[in-house]
Amino acid sequence: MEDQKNSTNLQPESEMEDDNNDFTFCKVEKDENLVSDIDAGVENQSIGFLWGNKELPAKKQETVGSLSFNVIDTSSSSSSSSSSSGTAYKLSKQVAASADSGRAVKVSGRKPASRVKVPFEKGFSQVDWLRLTQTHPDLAGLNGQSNKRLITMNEVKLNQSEGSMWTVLKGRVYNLSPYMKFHPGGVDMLMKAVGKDCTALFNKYHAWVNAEFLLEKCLVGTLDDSRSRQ
Ligand code: HEM
Repeated sequence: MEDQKNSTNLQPESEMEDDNNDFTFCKVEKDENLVSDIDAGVENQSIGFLWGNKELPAKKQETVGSLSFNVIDTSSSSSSSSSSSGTAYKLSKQVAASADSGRAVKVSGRKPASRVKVPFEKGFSQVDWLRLTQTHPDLAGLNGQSNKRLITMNEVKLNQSEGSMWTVLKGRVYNLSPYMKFHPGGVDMLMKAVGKDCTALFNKYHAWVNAEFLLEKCLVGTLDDSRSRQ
């Protein structure tokens, strides 16, 4: 802390008032990882939280260490900080992003849907799943029935047991049972879809996922929404 103050005093006052010098300097040192961290949701945290983070990768602290002092010393709110490198690192991230986009750093209050990928068990990767879809004769559990038939919501609700866990996604009925252990979001998450229409949940977490392709062989039928509305 004393060191920080000393380094502040070494600067002429005219320079300390000019934030732009430091922004230019930060831009030169910009690290791609820093910006992607912000994109991943760090910007949504309060600045106080950022300053409290002490478990930062040693490598990154070193990279931005000296230039960050300039950022702190010219910031009006820096006096409350006692962590030099941690604070410096986080501030540098914000300044780098700000310099990059040419606008002020915005701390938004929107919370992203939590996205926790569950490590897959051996033999349950997405590649393993694709292989299974090409080799298994009846993943949907049709037993010779057509997958073109109309299915009511009531029937979907009845299929919630092992081997036959149905869901509705975008108007189609799928048997999720064989996909359970392959789901990158985990079994618990996918269980929330069983016996109901999971379209909203699906879109909340990953609207970009191509389920039509992934679950093609699990298709049981089409939702008969005319009858389920009665
Ligand atoms: C119904 C069919 C579903 C399929 C085919 C499916 C497929 C996938 C795939 C391929 C991923 C990896 C996405 C990526 O790497 O970007 C994933 C991740 C995930 N899924 Fe699903 N999912 C389904 C339903 C759901 C539902 C209903 C939920 C929530 C209740 C859910 C929650 C998640 C979460 C939390 C992750 C991990 C984080 C992420 O990558 O977004 N999924 N899912």
